[in-house]
Amino acid sequence: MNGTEPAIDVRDLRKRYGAKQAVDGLDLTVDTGEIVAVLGPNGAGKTTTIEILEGYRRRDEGHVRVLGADPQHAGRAWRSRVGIVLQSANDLAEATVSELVRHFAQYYPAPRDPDEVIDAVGLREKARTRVRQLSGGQRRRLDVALGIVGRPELLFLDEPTTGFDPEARRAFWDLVRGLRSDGTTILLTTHYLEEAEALADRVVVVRDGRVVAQGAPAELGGRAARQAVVRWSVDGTRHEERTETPTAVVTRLAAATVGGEVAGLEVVRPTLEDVYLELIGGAHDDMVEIAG
Ligand SMILES: Nc1ncnc2c1ncn2[C@@H]1O[C@H](COP(=O)(O)OP(=O)(O)OP(=O)(O)O)[C@@H](O)[C@H]1O
Repeated sequence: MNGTEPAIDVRDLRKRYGAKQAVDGLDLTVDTGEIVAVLGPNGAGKTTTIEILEGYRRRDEGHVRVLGADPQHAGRAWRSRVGIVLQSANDLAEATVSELVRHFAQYYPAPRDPDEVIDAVGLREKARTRVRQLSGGQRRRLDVALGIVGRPELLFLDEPTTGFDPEARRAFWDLVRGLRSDGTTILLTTHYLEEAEALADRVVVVRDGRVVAQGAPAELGGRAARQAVVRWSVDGTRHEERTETPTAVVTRLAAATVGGEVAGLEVVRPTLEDVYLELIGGAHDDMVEIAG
């Protein structure tokens, strides 16, 4: 692998389950050291895509390179460079947290210190607790510990903070930022817009198995989607204007208002969530039809 090759390079990926085209011409590039968040409604094809990139699912068509190899044919050495957060180690429920993290560390050539990893995910108090006695959120933190103990170059996180309380989520974000400063490349899926905003260098929105938009969290959707809305009242009637120059609009309004105080004045910028919902608009048509 040469230094300029992206960590992940996907072109025209396709995967069908029976009649369902789950992934339908998806393109994705993730550069080394980048954190990319994949967003999309339920059933958009996010997990299918990640499983193909992890080498756990075969694709029907498309070009896929992950750390310079095709995951479908990559061997043990490749696998040791990739961190995967599995959905929960049920069959190992009798082991303690500490035993399990130590056990997984053995599989890697240059693992992180298991105790440091347990600390980093906030499970120090639970190190001697059996896995089956952990809460759902604690189990998920253990999954994260097992994903990072091998010191992966590339980490896949599929909805990593589902079930976390707000404090645990903040602590997890700090952990991910620490991994980034160690140079780890991270691809994560999430349904939490604020998580994408807090962590991602780039957000990729997937709908119906393909990418419908991508960009830095503050730039997603382009200028039009990012326009501010100025709202005000005149004699009890609300008015609004979409604009890229809200200061100029407010100045104009103030100049035209007796006393200079504009009634009911608001300047609102769309949040990432507003832009996202606009981008996936209509993705839930099926649900609406069933409900109606
Ligand atoms: N093993 C499977 N067999 C048949 N259909 C599947 C299978 N796995 C996923 N699908 C279907 O493929 C589509 C994409 O599913 P996928 O799990 O990739 O979506 P997702 O974006 O990860 O959704 P979520 O946000 O709910 O996790 C869905 O319509 C799903 O029902």
